[in-house]
Order: sequence, then C-alpha cells, then structure tokens
Amino acid sequence: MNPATLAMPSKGRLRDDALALLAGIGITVIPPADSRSYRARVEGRDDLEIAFLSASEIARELGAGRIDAGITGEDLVREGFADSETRLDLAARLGFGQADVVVAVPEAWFDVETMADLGEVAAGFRARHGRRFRIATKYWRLTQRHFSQEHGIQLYRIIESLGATEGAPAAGQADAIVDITSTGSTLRANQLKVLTDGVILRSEACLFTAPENVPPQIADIAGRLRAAQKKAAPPS
Ligand SMILES: Nc1ncnc2c1ncn2[C@@H]1O[C@H](COP(=O)(O)OP(=O)(O)OP(=O)(O)O)[C@@H](O)[C@H]1O
Ligand SMILES: O=P(O)(O)OC[C@H]1O[C@H](OP(=O)(O)OP(=O)(O)O)[C@H](O)[C@@H]1O
Repeated sequence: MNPATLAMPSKGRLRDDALALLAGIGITVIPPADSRSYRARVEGRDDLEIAFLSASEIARELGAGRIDAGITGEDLVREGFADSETRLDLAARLGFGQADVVVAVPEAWFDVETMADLGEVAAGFRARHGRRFRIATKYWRLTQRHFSQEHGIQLYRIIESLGATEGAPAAGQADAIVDITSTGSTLRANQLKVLTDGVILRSEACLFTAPENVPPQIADIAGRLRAAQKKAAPPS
C-alpha cells in the first residue's frame, strides 16, 4: 500500500497539541533524526507518512491536493481558498487552537456596536474624511465575504496586514480590523472592541481531507479522532 500523507504543524501554537492528540489515539510520530527534516515516520506504521509544514502551508497543500490529510486551523483553510467547503471535508474538529476571527473597532466609537452601525460609518466616510473606510487584515477573503456578501457593505478598502494588525488603527493605518482573537487581551491592550455581530468564524484546529477517495488509513484516523472528541466532550 502506498503511504498516505498526513500534514501536521511543524511549529507554532498548534504543533504540540496536534502531536499529543495523535499520540492519544495511538499514532506516535517519530521525530526525524535531523530536526530540519520535514518528513517523519509513525511508530509501527509504513502506510502513513507525516509531513511537517507550517499551519498556513498545510491549508495551501490541502487546496492543491498534494497531501491526503492535514491538521490546521479552520480559519487558514477558509481564508486559503474560496471553495474550501466543497473541495475539502472537515473530517474532525479537534478541540484545541480555538480562536475567533472578528471585526473590531476603536472602543471610543460609542455609536458603533453592530455591523449595521459600521455600514453607516463606511457609507458616509468619504464625504466626511475624503477617503474610503479602511480595514486592516490578513483575512481579506473572509473580510470580503462578511462585509460585502453577508452585510451588503461595499464602501471599504482592505489594507493588507502581515502582523501587529491590532496596532493599525492607533497608527493611523486603518479604521477597523479583522483579526484572530482568543483571550481578547491584544484587542483590549489596543483599545479595540468586537462588534456584537462581528464574529466571522469560530475557528479551531481540525483534520481536513479530500471529500472523496480518502485512503483507508486516513479514514480510520478521522474516525478515531472523532470518537476521542466525543469522549472528551460528550453532547449535553
Ligand atoms: N491566539 C491566537 N492567535 C493566533 N492564532 C491562533 C490563536 N489561537 C489559535 N490560533 C490558531 O493558530 C493558527 C496559527 O498557528 P501558528 O501559530 O502555528 O501559525 P504561524 O506560526 O503564524 O504559522 P504560519 O507560519 O503558517 O503563518 C491560527 O491560524 C489559528 O488557527
Ligand atoms: O486574543 P489574544 O489571546 O490576545 O490573541 C490574539 C493575538 O495572538 C496572535 O498574535 P501573536 O502574538 O501570537 O503573534 P502572531 O500574529 O505572530 O501569531 C493574533 O495575531 C492576535 O494578535
């Protein structure tokens, strides 16, 4: 049997939880002899190969169909390509890496609590300030979908942000932001608040596979991960 490839985060906040979760269902990843190697084996298995990639690379490789399965954040997959809902199967939610992709504005905007309020601000922005309303984000696809398709807000400009997004309003680079938050402390430290209907996506780490022709060893792992999650959090 050809080995199936399962991609896992090679670094960052998702790596250790992903390794621990797999160990818990009997998939023990053998660290590569050379720590710079991006391939690893699984104890006692020659039908499975581990590819260590960064969380965002995993989303890209899944989209390109170059790996059989991958563990990464749902936010990265939804942002990574437009038709991820049909092109990939969310085979298991994994119960770690929880974070929300949210719309946030300065706390000082007392009259702005909802997306509808923000739509009004954006509509009158050019007349008042001589330029379009600006949103700093690295999630331009999720932002466009939320603003344009779901809330009918068209008058805005996305400012590509590659880091320190929460600092953009105070730095005068943007008026609002779309970013990921878990504890909320970065938003608070930058005097930003989340709109009441501003949660675009509740993300967590997930196992994604292709929707069809899933190798049996991957289908087995997905089943065991789902069962482990059910046991960890039984339905109330
Ligand atoms: N507080 C948080 N902030 C950011 N991401 C979080 C947080 N909590 C969970 N995540 C999840 O972790 C993912 C980022 O993972 P990680 O830290 O490994 O990325 P990274 O090292 O920046 O990866 P890459 O180099 O691929 O961008 C997010 O996309 C999200 O799914
Ligand atoms: O709600 P909180 O718990 O404050 O977490 C949110 C922050 O964490 C992440 O940044 P991080 O500092 O990890 O840097 P990164 O963007 O390089 O991952 C993310 O981009 C937010 O800025």
